[in-house]
Amino acid sequence: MIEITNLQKTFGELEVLKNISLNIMDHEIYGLVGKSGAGKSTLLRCINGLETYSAGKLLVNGIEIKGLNKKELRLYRKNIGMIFQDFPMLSRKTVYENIAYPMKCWKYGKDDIEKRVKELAGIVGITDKLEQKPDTLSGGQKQRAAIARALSMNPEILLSDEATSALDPVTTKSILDLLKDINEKLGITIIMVTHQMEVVRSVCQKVSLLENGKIVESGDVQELFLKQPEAFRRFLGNEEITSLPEGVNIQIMLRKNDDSGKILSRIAKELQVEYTVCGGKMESYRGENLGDFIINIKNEDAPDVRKFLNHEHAVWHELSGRS
Ligand SMILES: Nc1ncnc2c1ncn2[C@@H]1O[C@H](COP(=O)(O)OP(=O)(O)OP(=O)(O)O)[C@@H](O)[C@H]1O
Repeated sequence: MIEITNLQKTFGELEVLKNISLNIMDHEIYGLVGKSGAGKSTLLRCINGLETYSAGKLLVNGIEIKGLNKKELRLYRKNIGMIFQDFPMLSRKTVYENIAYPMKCWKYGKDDIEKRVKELAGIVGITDKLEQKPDTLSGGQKQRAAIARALSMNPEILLSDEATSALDPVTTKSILDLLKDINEKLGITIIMVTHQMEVVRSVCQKVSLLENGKIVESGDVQELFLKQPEAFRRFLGNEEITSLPEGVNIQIMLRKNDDSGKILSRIAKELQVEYTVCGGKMESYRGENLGDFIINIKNEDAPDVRKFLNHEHAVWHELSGRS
């Protein structure tokens, strides 16, 4: 478990992390999202022991990272794999040698290395690429090789810093599926730094949203989608719904496994209210479909509709349109 309490980090005068507190449970996939410069990578580097922090606590499996000496830190970092946006590889070495590199540094035997490299190549699906040089691989294949290398020391934690940002949508999906698979099969805790909401939707169970070095929202991804707190809406760009029609505009969230899908027809039938659907979408959250509809109603119908939605325990938000 990773327990972060009131973590602070400064670079000179610049406060980059301001009282960050969050817990990441074992085997979880946890997203850290936010705009460029929010402090996501710095937080990841603190977790990895690559940066020290100015104040606060950062405990991994009960051990304070700041208190580790050089040797302990090296051992600690052995337990953490890391992947990046630009999948850095040793270009003169083969894919096999790249994956084997951390094990070689830790003086593993040749046979053990060979067994592990082949096993990892099988897991990430690049068995036929082992003798090639990284430059001859596609971006997705390079990231697969980088994931294999990051897993070579059998880490409990995998840190991913924008690992899919440089990939096209289809390759992104295949890498995200792979990470989800690794999390499920190997039980590895994964922390995903990203600015792409799609990454969070597809794989993360929990997420923290950082703005300007502070956590402004944290929680279960599906719950945050339903509640859409203001900072989350801002990040999703939902506050930018422009030119909504006159009258009252209501966003009704559609949850899984309930009757929320019938709510529109019930508004028409039971309240005899006419509405226009002026927006809506369905999206997959770790394979579960969640969505919303935006309806426009007349001002005079609004009190009845609000009352009805509350009575039905619907999750809804009134949208203020901007024209
Ligand atoms: N080594 C450093 N020295 C000084 N300032 C730094 C250093 N590393 C990061 N910063 C500053 O800290 C702030 C947060 O940077 P960080 O890279 O953590 O943000 P981020 O959310 O990961 O951004 P991005 O999505 O663009 O990678 C930025 O203002 C950045 O300029």
